[in-house]
Amino acid sequence: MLIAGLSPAFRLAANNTRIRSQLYASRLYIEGSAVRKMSKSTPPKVFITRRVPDRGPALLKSECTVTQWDSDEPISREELLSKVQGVDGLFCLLTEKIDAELLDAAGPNLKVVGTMSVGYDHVDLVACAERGVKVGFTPNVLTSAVAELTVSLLLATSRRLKEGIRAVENGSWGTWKPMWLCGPGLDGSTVGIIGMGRIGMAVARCLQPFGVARFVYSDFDEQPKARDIGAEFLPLDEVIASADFLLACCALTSETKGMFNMDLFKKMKNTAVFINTSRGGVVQQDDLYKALVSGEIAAAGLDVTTPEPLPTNSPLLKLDNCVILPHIASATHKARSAMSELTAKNILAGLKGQTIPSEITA
Ligand SMILES: O=C(O)C(=O)CO
Repeated sequence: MLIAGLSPAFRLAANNTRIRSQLYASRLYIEGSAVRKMSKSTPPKVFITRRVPDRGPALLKSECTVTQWDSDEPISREELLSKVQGVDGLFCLLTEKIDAELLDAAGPNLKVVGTMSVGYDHVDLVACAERGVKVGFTPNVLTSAVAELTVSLLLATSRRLKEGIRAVENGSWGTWKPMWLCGPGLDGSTVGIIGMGRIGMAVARCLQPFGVARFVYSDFDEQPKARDIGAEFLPLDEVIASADFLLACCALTSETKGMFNMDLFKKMKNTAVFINTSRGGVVQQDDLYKALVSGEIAAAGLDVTTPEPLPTNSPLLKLDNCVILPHIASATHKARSAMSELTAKNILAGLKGQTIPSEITA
């Protein structure tokens, strides 16, 4: 448990008439209060659902009373429902479901939820809007980290690193063999991207120097920025059929849920490699398994699965042509620290009734 009180900076700010009126407007300042009363007013309460990089909690502690789930493991739902009671702000992760039940357990003081993630499929935005609760998320600050990991996974999968490392470790390496552990290279290839948002674009830019011949993509609309790299906006089926590497970079929504199914895998080239760094829910995992075993596609690399963690008896883990990582795409020190800080800034702005730096609405 970590508790922090009202900061000296916050008290100093209350001496300034302009700031005082902002505080007043934002309900951080008790009605009719003067500077004298300010120090007696209760700072907003924020609950943080996990141990996170220090920048976010430190910022929050300078202005709020912070309570934190002091563990690297997730808080149980039951405990969460109890801890959120009466909070003004909630700092959560993608592992917590923010739904009507939780919002009601928090109660009417709750003004803002900040999720330390770019994905927000775990947050019921409509339920938040209905209760006047603002929602902040963390786009941009993790884009390069996720793009980097997507490229790593693509290379690890296509160049068969899992099999290679195993062979070295278990003694089956033998000698140099001309046909052993060959895989497709990026040079001259067609890369298909499903979801050409911030991350899709960043991945394409990272892949450019590898000599990719063609970038093709599918999205709701043409993305003007994609023209900078000459990426072609095509119907989904054309992207799927032409890609040597097919990358899922889309958000999980009702439209994308389970879209990577057998029907889609059958339309891919038998030599194609499928990579998913978005959400496990966009893939029908049983279909992916069958597609990998039957040779509908050549290989798959996943940073996200359903469920997470993937049970160790999952048949996917037995396959040589499937590389699975434990949802680490944004796991650079820089990205995680920036995510923590941005989450805190979103929460502070929401508490003060200011514009939330990265707000997501229904
Ligand atoms: O931010 C997200 O949505 C992730 O999946 C982890 O960084």
